[in-house]
Amino acid sequence: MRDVVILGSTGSIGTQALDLVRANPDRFRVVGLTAGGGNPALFEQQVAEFAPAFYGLGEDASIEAAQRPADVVLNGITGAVGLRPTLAALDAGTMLALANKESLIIGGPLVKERAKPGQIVPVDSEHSAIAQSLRGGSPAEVRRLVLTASGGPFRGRTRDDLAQVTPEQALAHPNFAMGRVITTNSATLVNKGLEVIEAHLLFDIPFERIDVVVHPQQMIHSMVEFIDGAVVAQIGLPTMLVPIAMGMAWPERVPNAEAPVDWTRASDWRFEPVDDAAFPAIALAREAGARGLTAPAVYNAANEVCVDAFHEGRLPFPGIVDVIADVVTRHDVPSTQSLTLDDVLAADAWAREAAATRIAAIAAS
Ligand SMILES: NC(=O)C1=CN([C@@H]2O[C@H](COP(=O)(O)OP(=O)(O)OC[C@H]3O[C@@H](n4cnc5c(N)ncnc54)[C@H](OP(=O)(O)O)[C@@H]3O)[C@@H](O)[C@H]2O)C=CC1
Ligand SMILES: CC(=O)[C@@H](O)[C@H](O)COP(=O)(O)O
Ligand SMILES: [Mn+2]
Repeated sequence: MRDVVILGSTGSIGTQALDLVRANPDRFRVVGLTAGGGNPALFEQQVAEFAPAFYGLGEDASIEAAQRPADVVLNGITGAVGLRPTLAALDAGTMLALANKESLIIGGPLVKERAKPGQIVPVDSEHSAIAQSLRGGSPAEVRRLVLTASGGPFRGRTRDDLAQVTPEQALAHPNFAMGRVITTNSATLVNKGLEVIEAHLLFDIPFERIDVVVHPQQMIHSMVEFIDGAVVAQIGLPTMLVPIAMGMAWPERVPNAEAPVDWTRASDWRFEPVDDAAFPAIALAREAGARGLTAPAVYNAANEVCVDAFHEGRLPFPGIVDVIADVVTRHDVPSTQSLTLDDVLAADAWAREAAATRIAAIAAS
């Protein structure tokens, strides 16, 4: 039996985690639940159903929940606000099933130095796929990581086409039902940019050995190329049930977490290169990741502000990555070898302010 704390229980990741708990009452027990307060009726219902020892709303409640005795903390919060709960779980010595990629990306070395070997289990589907593909192997055998990308709802469009797209269109992800921020990030390919940084941090592979290939069907969740030329991929239906189940049960697999692929049905799987001219977000993330320290936090914070502005009709879709580029370019990475939480929070705050100023200037022009 695993005692599980679920942060962000009302979201896409959180509700699917609770579905897995419901389906596996002998395997998982919910001991903590937190959410942001945007859906109080659902949260109340979850608390009534799972009767966790601790529950609460907001960042402080999530930090406290992450410090409680448990076997695993699943961080399913969206955005940079997930950083302190991630650090709290790591400091408590609890296994961290990490969906909240932002906390690792913005915390970078700060998060890594707080984590014991194997303490972070990636839940992001691509990174779960890579972790599964690497099991039992030696890091020296790895030549490249290959992240798959859906290409988002605007795959195949030119930069000019993108000027008129609407928030409703951006939220029509081809395969996954996810929260608003990550779905928008999939449309801009910021999600894949963040995931390149996430892969670099999780697996200690240099950026030049992390590739991205567009695979619209998302049946291959990512791959590892080994030094002998062999490629190991993790394949499955495009849902989050296996990655979440693996996150909560690692290193075990949860029987029947998801239906297997039906190989009796004819299907075509396509692969194509990323169109970096129409979607510059990945190249920009590589630059921010290579600069390191506070640069990824700036990339992420500017993006969070831009996503809100796009959905509120204050910024056209291509403006999202334009503003991120402007803010990241103007950011001075501190001249320090190490990173503190204050450095990250200061960079995050600076980037939010800089992005808001730039968005207002664009709107006024
Ligand atoms: N959904 C998916 O399939 C995937 C998601 N991820 C990652 O997982 C994370 C969650 O994504 P997703 O589930 O889609 O997002 P959602 O927007 O669906 O859910 C976010 C959750 O975070 C909660 N939350 C927001 N702010 C706070 C806060 N200050 N304190 C505590 N809880 C808060 C929300 O609560 P409420 O709404 O009740 O206020 C909600 O429960 C993101 O980092 C995303 O990138 C990664 C891979 C796949
Ligand atoms: C399910 C998951 O992990 C998401 O990050 C998803 O992969 C988004 O896919 P794209 O960003 O490739 O559209
Ligand atoms: Mn992903």
